[in-house]
Amino acid sequence: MSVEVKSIDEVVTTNHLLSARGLRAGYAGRTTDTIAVDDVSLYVNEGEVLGIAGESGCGKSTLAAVLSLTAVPPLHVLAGELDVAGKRLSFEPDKAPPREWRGTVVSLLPQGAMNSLSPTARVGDFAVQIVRAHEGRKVSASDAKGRAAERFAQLDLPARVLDAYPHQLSGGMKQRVVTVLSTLLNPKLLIADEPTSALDVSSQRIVTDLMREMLQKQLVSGIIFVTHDLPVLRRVADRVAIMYAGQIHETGPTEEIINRARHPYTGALIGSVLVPEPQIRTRRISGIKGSPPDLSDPPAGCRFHPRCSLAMDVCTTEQPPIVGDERHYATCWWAKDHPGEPVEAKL
Ligand SMILES: Nc1ncnc2c1ncn2[C@@H]1O[C@H](COP(=O)(O)OP(=O)(O)OP(=O)(O)O)[C@@H](O)[C@H]1O
Repeated sequence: MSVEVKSIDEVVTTNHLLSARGLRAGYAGRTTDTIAVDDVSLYVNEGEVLGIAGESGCGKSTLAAVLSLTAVPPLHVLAGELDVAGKRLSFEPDKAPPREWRGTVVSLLPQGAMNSLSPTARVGDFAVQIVRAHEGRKVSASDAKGRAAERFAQLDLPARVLDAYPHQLSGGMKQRVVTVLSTLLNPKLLIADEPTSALDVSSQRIVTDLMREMLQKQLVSGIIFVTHDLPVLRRVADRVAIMYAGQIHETGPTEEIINRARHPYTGALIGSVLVPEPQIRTRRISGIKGSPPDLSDPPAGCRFHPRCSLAMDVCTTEQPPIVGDERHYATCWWAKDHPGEPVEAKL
């Protein structure tokens, strides 16, 4: 028996806070281009955190740059459409996306942001830079600092931090500061790229709690949280998209993805990193053989097939179908032939 195969239009509709369809972006090389985001579609609902997970080099940061409209050469966005907060954008080669969306419609909290704070500027000065970069010098420094103080108060951060230099703050506090400052222009969607990867476990928890609080207080309407750390995603994300070799292979509610994965890559990823958790300690560690492909020359068919223990002949030549529904879907030949069956038992 096989399940009904869906088209991407059926599983990523436009009635969400964000719908991204057919995103394609690559790094221009001397001889070949590296297409690091290849036909990616996803959605984020109002009030939720969407986690994006995958191994290093699978295109997560590139996708974050595309979605936040911050791609700069050699990265080029070649195609795709974004519907976000009622606005539509079609990407075209050589056409820059609207600058005025940056920080207001979508805001990026880049990887390593807390370490890029200038050591000679106070936190309040960063707030002034952020507001003036968008609204110009007509905004007085005290007005900009006032806005930051108000935002800090809303999230219970001490106002005195605005007068501090970065070196006077702990790593956890620096990350909270850059997180809060990334919402200063009232963006609808915050895209946070590895916001907890340099932090100890207790600081990670403070930052993930802060993100949930920003949503609950409606300071942002949705968050995309990019990480390779699945235990962190399990705590913060409502839904998860699993990325491999520039493509999304499975999307679904977090607990369902962890307990009833449908794509062999998801199953292997979860098996290799989540085993120490008591709830699923009984699972065997599967690990994932081999390494992700070179994105300048990816394998035909399903890109995971060279590493997949369930691969069939069709996987080596044909693009996998989308199976499932808008809530939980995977692109996989095995999933098509095994409707409703979690992949874990087969790995
Ligand atoms: N400036 C660049 N020029 C050329 N290729 C790049 C550049 N930056 C990234 N890439 C390539 O694009 C692909 C995706 O990289 P990306 O940084 O988006 O992955 P990632 O999943 O975020 O990895 P990590 O978790 O290590 O940050 C990789 O193959 C990488 O080598």
